[in-house]
Amino acid sequence: MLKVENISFSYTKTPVLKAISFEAKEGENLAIIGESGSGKSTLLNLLYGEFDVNEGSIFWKDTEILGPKYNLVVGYEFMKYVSQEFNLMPFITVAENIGKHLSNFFPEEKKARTAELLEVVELTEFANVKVKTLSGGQKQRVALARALAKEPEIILLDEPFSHIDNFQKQSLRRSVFKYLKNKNITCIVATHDREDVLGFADCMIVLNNNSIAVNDHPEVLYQNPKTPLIASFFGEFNVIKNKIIYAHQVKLTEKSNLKATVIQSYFKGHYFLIEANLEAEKVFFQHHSILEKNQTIYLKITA
Ligand SMILES: Nc1ncnc2c1ncn2[C@@H]1O[C@H](COP(=O)(O)OP(=O)(O)OP(=O)(O)O)[C@@H](O)[C@H]1O
Repeated sequence: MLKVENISFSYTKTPVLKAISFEAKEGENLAIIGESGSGKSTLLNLLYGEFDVNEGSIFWKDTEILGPKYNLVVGYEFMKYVSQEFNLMPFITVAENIGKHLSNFFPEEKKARTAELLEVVELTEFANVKVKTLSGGQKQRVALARALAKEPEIILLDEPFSHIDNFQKQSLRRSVFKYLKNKNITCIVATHDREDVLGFADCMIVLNNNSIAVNDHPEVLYQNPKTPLIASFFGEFNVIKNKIIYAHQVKLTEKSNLKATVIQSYFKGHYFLIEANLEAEKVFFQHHSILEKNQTIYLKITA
């Protein structure tokens, strides 16, 4: 189990993280979300032992994760970190990068393991291509595979699919997270993307104001978002009569006490997002067709 107890950290005088505590069980997928600058990457760096905490402690099982003050070499065998900088070796091939830390004593096993990982990150046809010629997204996938090569007990992922195009993202995400679950590898993933969380994360931490605002199952947070920050992670929402209401929970109706005027319709694929004025407040809702500008409408809340 990963046990983070009451850690605090600052780069300068201003604290970045204050009194952070949480746990992650073996094989669990824990997502860390929060606005840009909220400290997600800093937290991952602390978990990895890249920096020394000012206060508190971090344990993986019985090993305390210590920073550079106590360790000549940063990092631990059982933990891998895929940061935003991939730190790959540009002049050797994709397969060589992945196999770099695998033993040469067992060439057949090394070959099979490399092939397995190439499949997980959907890069099989790039096995013999030099890394320097790859795109950003392809490099990100090599970095993921390399981190998995020696099968860590815990992996830290910072925006793991940020460079990957939408076309590949969905299947790659399923492939990587399924692999981690099957191997019972604990995964801590920092992300902006709700698609990295929904359907994959067992728990979700929201960082805000240097602290953990909430730590719960994504379903629980989705069903009952306590703050606009949490709701905004899941999608378009409104605050109507002091309640957070998602855009899909607002519907058109014949007559109601929620009288609004249409401002704009945005094509969103299988629906239109309608922007309207409701008692001088903006309201957003989903509708199957475009609505005429300035049209008077009545709304109901279906939540
Ligand atoms: N090396 C550093 N030295 C000083 N301050 C830093 C350093 N790295 C980050 N910070 C500051 O710490 C805060 C948290 O940064 P961090 O990168 O952890 O946030 P984040 O949530 O990962 O952001 P993003 O989502 O944009 O990647 C920010 O205010 C940032 O300016």
